[in-house]
Amino acid sequence: MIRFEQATVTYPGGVTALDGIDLEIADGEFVVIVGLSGAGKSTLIRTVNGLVPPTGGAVHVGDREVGQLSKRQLRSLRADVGMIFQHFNLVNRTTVLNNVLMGRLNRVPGWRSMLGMWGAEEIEVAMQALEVVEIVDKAYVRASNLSGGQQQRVGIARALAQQPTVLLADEPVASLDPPTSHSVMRYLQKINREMGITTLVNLHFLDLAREYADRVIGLRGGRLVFDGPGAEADEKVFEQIYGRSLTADDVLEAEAAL
Ligand SMILES: Nc1ncnc2c1ncn2[C@@H]1O[C@H](COP(=O)(O)OP(=O)(O)OP(=O)(O)O)[C@@H](O)[C@H]1O
Repeated sequence: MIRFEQATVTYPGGVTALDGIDLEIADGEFVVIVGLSGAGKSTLIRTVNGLVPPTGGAVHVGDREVGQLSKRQLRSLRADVGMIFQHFNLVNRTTVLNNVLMGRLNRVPGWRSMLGMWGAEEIEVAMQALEVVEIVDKAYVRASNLSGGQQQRVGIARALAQQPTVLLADEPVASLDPPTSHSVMRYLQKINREMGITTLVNLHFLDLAREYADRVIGLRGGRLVFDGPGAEADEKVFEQIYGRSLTADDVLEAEAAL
């Protein structure tokens, strides 16, 4: 379980990105976090793997309190929490398989991975992760030769190769076209349902949030302003979360039609 208790993040410049968040996320939930740019979505998910420590209150992941961990415990937490990025963050000049193996870095001794001495077991885990996102046939292709959607699937496979208990996805479809966005969301949903991995996804588009989320969390100015089932997150709810009327930019299908 992930638990926020009055979690607050004030950055060194003085901006309060999270302001007293109380939230519990049960194991296996699929949660979509929505809010305008600057609402605190990235900050919220980054507190879960300790990339951003809370400056007030606490964030617990299982029995670990994120802000209180030693370096070694933080490494172990990050091994259990996979992350997927908007711009994929792949190493373009190497193969898909090598990129996915990077998900194993936290699980094998440093010297072996530095020498590229991956064992058969690691390669098997990486190949299985590629199978989940149906891209095994690209294992020996350079990452730079893939389309955006394929690169994001490799990003998902790299996170899966960690064998995480939690997946964080920060605007995973913001750089993709609508059909590819749906495909990536379906992979995330399938992974959540079939593997039981707790999944937190930051999204901007209301139609995607409504379609895929079991639960929607709305943030505004660092505060939690909505928490309910995806099906209940209608336009009215979004207008409350955003504090303004919706525009075509807020709906993937409307954007696609422009
Ligand atoms: N490293 C940082 N240092 C200082 N301020 C930051 C830092 N990161 C984020 N902020 C500020 O904190 C607030 C919340 O940012 P955050 O990135 O969490 O929001 P967001 O909802 O994810 O928006 P976006 O989608 O634009 O990233 C913003 O005002 C932002 O400018």
